[in-house]
Amino acid sequence: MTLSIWRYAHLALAILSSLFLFILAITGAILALDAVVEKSAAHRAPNFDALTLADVIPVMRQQYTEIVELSVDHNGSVQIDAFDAAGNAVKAYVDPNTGQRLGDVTLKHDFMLGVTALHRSLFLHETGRILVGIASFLLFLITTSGFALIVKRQQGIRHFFTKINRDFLAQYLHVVVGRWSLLPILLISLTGTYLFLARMDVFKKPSLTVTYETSNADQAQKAIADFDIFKTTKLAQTEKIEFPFVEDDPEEFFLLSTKKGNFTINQITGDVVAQAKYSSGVLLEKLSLELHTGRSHMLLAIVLGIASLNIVLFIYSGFAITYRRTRNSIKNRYKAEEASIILFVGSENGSTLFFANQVHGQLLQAGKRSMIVEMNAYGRYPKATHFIFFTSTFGLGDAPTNANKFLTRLSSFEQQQEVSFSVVGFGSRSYSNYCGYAIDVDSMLEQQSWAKRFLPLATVNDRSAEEFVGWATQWSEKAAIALHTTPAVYQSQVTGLRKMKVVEKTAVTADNQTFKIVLKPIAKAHFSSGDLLGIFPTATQDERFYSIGAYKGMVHLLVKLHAQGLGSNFLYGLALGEVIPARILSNAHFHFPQHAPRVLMIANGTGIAPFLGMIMSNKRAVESHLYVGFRQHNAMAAYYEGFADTAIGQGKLTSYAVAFSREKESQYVMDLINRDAPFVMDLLESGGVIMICGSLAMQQDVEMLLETLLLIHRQPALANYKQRGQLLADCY
Ligand SMILES: Cc1cc2nc3c(=O)[nH]c(=O)nc-3n(C[C@H](O)[C@H](O)[C@H](O)COP(=O)(O)O)c2cc1C
Repeated sequence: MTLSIWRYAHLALAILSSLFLFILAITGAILALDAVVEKSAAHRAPNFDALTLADVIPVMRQQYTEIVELSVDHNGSVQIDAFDAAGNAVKAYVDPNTGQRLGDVTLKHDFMLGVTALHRSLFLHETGRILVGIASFLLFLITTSGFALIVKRQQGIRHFFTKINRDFLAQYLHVVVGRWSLLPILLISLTGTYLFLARMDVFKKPSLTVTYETSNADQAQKAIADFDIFKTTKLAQTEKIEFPFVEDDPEEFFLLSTKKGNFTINQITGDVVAQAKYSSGVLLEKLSLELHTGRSHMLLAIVLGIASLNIVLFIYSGFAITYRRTRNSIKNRYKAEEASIILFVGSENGSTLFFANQVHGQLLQAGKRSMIVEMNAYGRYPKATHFIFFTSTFGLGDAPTNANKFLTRLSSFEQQQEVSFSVVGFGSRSYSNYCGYAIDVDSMLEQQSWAKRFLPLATVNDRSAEEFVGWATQWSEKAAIALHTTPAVYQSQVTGLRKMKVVEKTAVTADNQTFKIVLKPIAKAHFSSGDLLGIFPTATQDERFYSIGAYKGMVHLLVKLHAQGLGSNFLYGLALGEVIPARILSNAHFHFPQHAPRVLMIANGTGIAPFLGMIMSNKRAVESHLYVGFRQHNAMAAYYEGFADTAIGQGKLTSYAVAFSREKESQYVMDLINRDAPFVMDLLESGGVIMICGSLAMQQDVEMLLETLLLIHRQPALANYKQRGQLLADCY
């Protein structure tokens, strides 16, 4: 709970101020760079720190007949405004030891003046100053909440600088850079806020002026080098000294401004006539300016410049983290009272939710009543047969934020019917409590009377899609519900997106709900029959996969139109010539075998799609047989018969057998295999490969039948052939 308060505060403040902070950070970095450049080009005398005004002013008086003003900037350069012996006006940097001119005073470039104005007031005058001030204060709050979040993440302030386990790059950078930039950014934000308040006159600056009694009696001119105030004032402490307009006139004074205050000095006696000491508020303002700009120390300017750039990095990485957390949203079609498979998710940064969403999409595509629920929303599910828990682990084996109430809720909500459960833990082996929370959840579930273990606890290290596929395969086989076992399906980085153009599409009819769609990749692409095509029916992450039949560089898909089907309706709704983004996922385990002497392809329904491509590409004329099962002898079935005849004529297919389950003589592919049992057994015996594509139920029936036939024919068990790669399946 506390974590989420800090997190939401951190995020809300960042959203509020990011645009301003971005401008301030970029301009701040440019100004810091300018400060560094200025410093390196400064005319600072080597003995600058040792010199006093008593050393410098007499030298200047010798060099220049009339001096208006001498000033010292924050870089230690001494600047004079005077007239020389020839009566020429001189405005230049001078050597404080000799009075020699060192260089002209250059005005700031317009660009830098613009950057400064943008940084101070966003070109919006008073309103801009207020906005900048508020943004500075928000930056202070963001830094503070960020500090709290790091402490929380590192399990205490003692571990603030200990190793950070890398979750993903944006988050890693956010935390690592955050730790090192914390102090400089705190400095920038505090001094920025103070400068704003000071300029708004929030702190009154009472002038502490003291006047001293001085004698008006005629006095002899004291040597300037002997003025006490000049002897005790270092050049480094001086900001400016205005010279008397008329020499020898006791009513004309030296006006000295130092870092501590202003002094009015009698030019005859050297007495301080009046002194205005800066109030602590003004001193603090000056200090804030020094610290905020880093103009007094090059190293500070460099640190502040880097910190400013880091703010830009924070804005980027912060939003990348937020995008990652929020891009996977939960969308449900069924309510808790209707759903039969409930996917519970415990996820801090959204990656676990991504896995759950991928499974959810496939279950819905398979017509299952699937529902995704955050673990903290656990309740009662009267129609549920399966619970699947996907949860990550945080802290020291703790629950992610959206699952931290789950264990309490589990004991409050008892299910009224038996429900099978399976837990998949997401974690990282770099933590000692690897998947600690998933282990807790798994053992607590086991103690529930209504809960029946479906699979042992599965764990996934560092979001490994390969490891996840291990669980998906087991669950899918046991539940007889198809889940993809291609790792790329579970890789959250959607890479390899390409444009595809619709070049052909057939229509569905009353007795045929299957349509064919052919897509042409706009740019050249390499793929084979059996690979998968991932399409994105909605603007969000929802991805749907179809088996590809590859022919002449085109993607051939056979799709059954489902009334509620997200993917099938999307594809059916496409017009000829329309271009869509899609990606091809290699599914190497289901490619046409390179070295098999004979191949038997078994399909039902749309499972025929990859085989059509394989047959058309069978240029080597490998002995190939195609057994298919359809419901009715409709136009589509007639089309395949025509296709098979042509392929047989071309030598690309050896034989074709078809079974119709809903015609007068009801038959399934299993009947075809049974009928040709000696041939099928011989095919396996002679090193041939059987490929199965279509429904998972058909795959299970075929495998059961093959097992029986192998037994009868006294051949090794099916597992042996599977191991040798002689039985390949891609069913759904
Ligand atoms: C601060 C922090 C603490 C973590 N603690 C653990 C832990 O104790 N055990 C573990 O197995 N994984 C731990 N992890 C790793 C996450 O559980 C893992 O990266 C997971 O995939 C994140 O899933 P999510 O994006 O759905 O939250 C931790 C990660 C972070 C960032």
